[in-house]
Amino acid sequence: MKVLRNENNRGYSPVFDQILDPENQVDGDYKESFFIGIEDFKDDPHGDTPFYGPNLWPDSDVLPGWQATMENYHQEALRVCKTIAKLLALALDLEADYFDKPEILGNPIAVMRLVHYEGVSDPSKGIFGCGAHSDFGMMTLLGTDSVMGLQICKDKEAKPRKWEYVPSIKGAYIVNLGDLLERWSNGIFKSTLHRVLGNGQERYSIPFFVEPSHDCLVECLPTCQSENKPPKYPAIKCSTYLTQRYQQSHVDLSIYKQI
Ligand SMILES: O=C(O)CCC(=O)C(=O)O
Ligand SMILES: [Fe+2]
Repeated sequence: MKVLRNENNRGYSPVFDQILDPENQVDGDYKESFFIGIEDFKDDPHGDTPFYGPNLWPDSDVLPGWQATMENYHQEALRVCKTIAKLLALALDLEADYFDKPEILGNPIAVMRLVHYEGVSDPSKGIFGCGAHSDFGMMTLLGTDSVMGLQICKDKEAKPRKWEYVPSIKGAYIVNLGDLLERWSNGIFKSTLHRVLGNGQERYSIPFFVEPSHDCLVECLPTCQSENKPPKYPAIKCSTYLTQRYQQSHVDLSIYKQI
């Protein structure tokens, strides 16, 4: 298939391509999706930016105008996320534009994913639309349709976990905080643990994942540590962290070459 997901994580990702909670899932996620990211190469002198690269587009006679619509949505979603980042900065006692630096959201990794679910989930059998996880990066701007499916667990340490449905509100987005933000903020912001259950109806969602630049060193922010509260997490380069998380949760691309 011309647009099958490639090594830059662009294009079509089939059902079971990802498994987000292998401990509790028997199969992969019952979802198919399409990844669209940033193409810009201007800050890539060494080619060491695996999350930038050309997008894969279906032929324009198959879906006329689709590429322009998606590019426009990507641009606008990023603008919204940069505004939310200002609120996050203020909440952490940082200057409002703290995250606008070139190494952070000046050159972000921003991956938009168009997701389609079908089928009926059954947690007792380990079948999920999308297994329990928290998103990897800084924040996710999540657009959903009106079909219920998304659940969050407010207390990540609780055993057993208590899951609550998130109602979809027409015209509103859901914002999930990610694991890189939890690390940066030394746990002041907790990433949102969530999963998706299928109820037999088709369901569509558009998560827009925002991460800093490839080279950004994500280390405890100055305002989030003190003598009594030392950094809980070691510093890590954004691209190293994301690459690990993508590889751990996706099947190896070589399996598609054997088909
Ligand atoms: O479909 C949803 O509502 C959530 C999707 C999601 O959590 C993800 O793709 O990371
Ligand atoms: Fe997610």
